[in-house]
Amino acid sequence: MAAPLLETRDLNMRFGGVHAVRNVNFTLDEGELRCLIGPNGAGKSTFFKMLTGQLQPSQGHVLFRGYDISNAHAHQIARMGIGIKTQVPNVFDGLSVRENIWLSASRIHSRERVNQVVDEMLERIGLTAAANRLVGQLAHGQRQWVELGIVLSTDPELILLDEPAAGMTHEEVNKTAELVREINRSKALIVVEHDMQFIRMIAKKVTVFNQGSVLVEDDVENILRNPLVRDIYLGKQAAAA
Ligand SMILES: Nc1ncnc2c1ncn2[C@@H]1O[C@H](COP(=O)(O)OP(=O)(O)OP(=O)(O)O)[C@@H](O)[C@H]1O
Repeated sequence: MAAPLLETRDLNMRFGGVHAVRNVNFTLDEGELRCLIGPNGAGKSTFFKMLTGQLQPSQGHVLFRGYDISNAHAHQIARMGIGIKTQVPNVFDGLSVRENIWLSASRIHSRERVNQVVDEMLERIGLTAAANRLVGQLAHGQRQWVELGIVLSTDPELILLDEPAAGMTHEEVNKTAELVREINRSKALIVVEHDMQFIRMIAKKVTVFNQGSVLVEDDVENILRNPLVRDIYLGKQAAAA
């Protein structure tokens, strides 16, 4: 059997008295798309931060392509091929869409190739017509796609998306789902999201976090039917909708 792309072994994170992530053993295969769901404070963002080197685990290990990256710095992990799109877009508002993508693409592509890569990326994220607009003037959804383009331009093998559909209109959510499915034709992704409509559009296998631990992992249809998941999470989602 092929080695997993990403693996965590007994991963733990403590913030003083708060045990935010508890003994998480998680495996992601090459090319897989996994969704992480769970109530607020379940530890999803903390888990992501340990995968990208923003936080070093209190205990346990993160392995990427078999290499132990538990204590690696964020820039080393990014260079190894893990990219993250955070909840708050990490974009330059005073630069155009093209300039934002160019800055990212030029880090790994040669001068001869970078303009072509940028044009292809603009097409891929659906922003060719908005290429010369300042990012600060774009709608919320478009800003999110710019950040996705920035992450994709560095050609990571694994892309982490933290609530990519948050605050989007129905139409923007549909387009983002389409984009995520397209990305998954060539890359592995882990997506944290509360929007269950969005999860339904993209998900195959889902991991449910609760109180820092993995509660259950299953295909999306089984997760939606799971009484425990409905009780701790989905019921509350429905009530809040
Ligand atoms: N830097 C920190 N210092 C102290 N406690 C923290 C810190 N970061 C997170 N926590 C705590 O760790 C727990 C897990 O938080 P985390 O943000 O990972 O949850 P989450 O599942 O991402 O929640 P949400 O869905 O609301 O984003 C919470 O109790 C949170 O208050």
